[in-house]
Amino acid sequence: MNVQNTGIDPEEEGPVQQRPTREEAEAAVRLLLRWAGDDPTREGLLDTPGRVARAYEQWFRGYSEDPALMLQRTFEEVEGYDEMVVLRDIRFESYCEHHMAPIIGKAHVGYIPTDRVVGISKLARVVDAFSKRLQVQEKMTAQIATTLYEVLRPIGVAVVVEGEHHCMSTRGVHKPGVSMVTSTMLGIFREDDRTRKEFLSIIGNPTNRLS
Ligand SMILES: Nc1nc2c(ncn2[C@@H]2O[C@H](COP(=O)(O)OP(=O)(O)OP(=O)(O)O)[C@@H](O)[C@H]2O)c(=O)[nH]1
Ligand SMILES: [Zn+2]
Repeated sequence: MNVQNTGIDPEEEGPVQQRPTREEAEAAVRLLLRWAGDDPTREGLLDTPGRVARAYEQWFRGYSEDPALMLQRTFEEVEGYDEMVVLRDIRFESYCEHHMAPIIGKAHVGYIPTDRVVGISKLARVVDAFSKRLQVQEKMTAQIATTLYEVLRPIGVAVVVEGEHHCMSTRGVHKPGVSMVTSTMLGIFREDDRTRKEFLSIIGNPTNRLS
């Protein structure tokens, strides 16, 4: 078991300064309820600002999480295993930073370890920590890959993300069923065609995978 220094600054994209109070957040929800055309003082909406504030704590909990820290514990006793490790179909729920609408989909993460492996749940935790923020999919994909690459220092990292953007399916252009596919390949996955193809064949055809 190993604990290493990440070299990544956890403050790089940390929580904003001067976070408003809970009361201020609830007042903002009441304002939006009025903007939507409803009456925040009617009985059914009285507790809604508090519920929304609590929901925000879940939807945006990634701002208080440090993905690099999640990867600190690694295991060396793997009998020299140095092949690809892939975690596929990791469901995520994120939120588009343009409209604050959900982005729902699956992430597939692969890496080739050097002398240590990480617990597989940690790969899913890293996906969650970056997805529970306001995001653009390209940035989220790159953040997951770069963090794994910089902290684990493996031979390579591959990340493919497929997401349905509710800002596209429930408003605006109204195109349900469209998935956006993004990928970041680092190290040997970027340099070597065969390695990249092996990963892509393990995760299967992305276009059929959203459900
Ligand atoms: N590249 C990228 N675009 C995104 C993502 N999420 C949402 N978008 C797009 O961001 C764009 C924002 O465009 P704007 O023209 O500023 O906003 P808008 O008037 O609401 O655009 P429409 O969605 O076309 O109605 C839209 O085209 C969205 O589809 C993402 O993760 N990556
Ligand atoms: Zn959007």
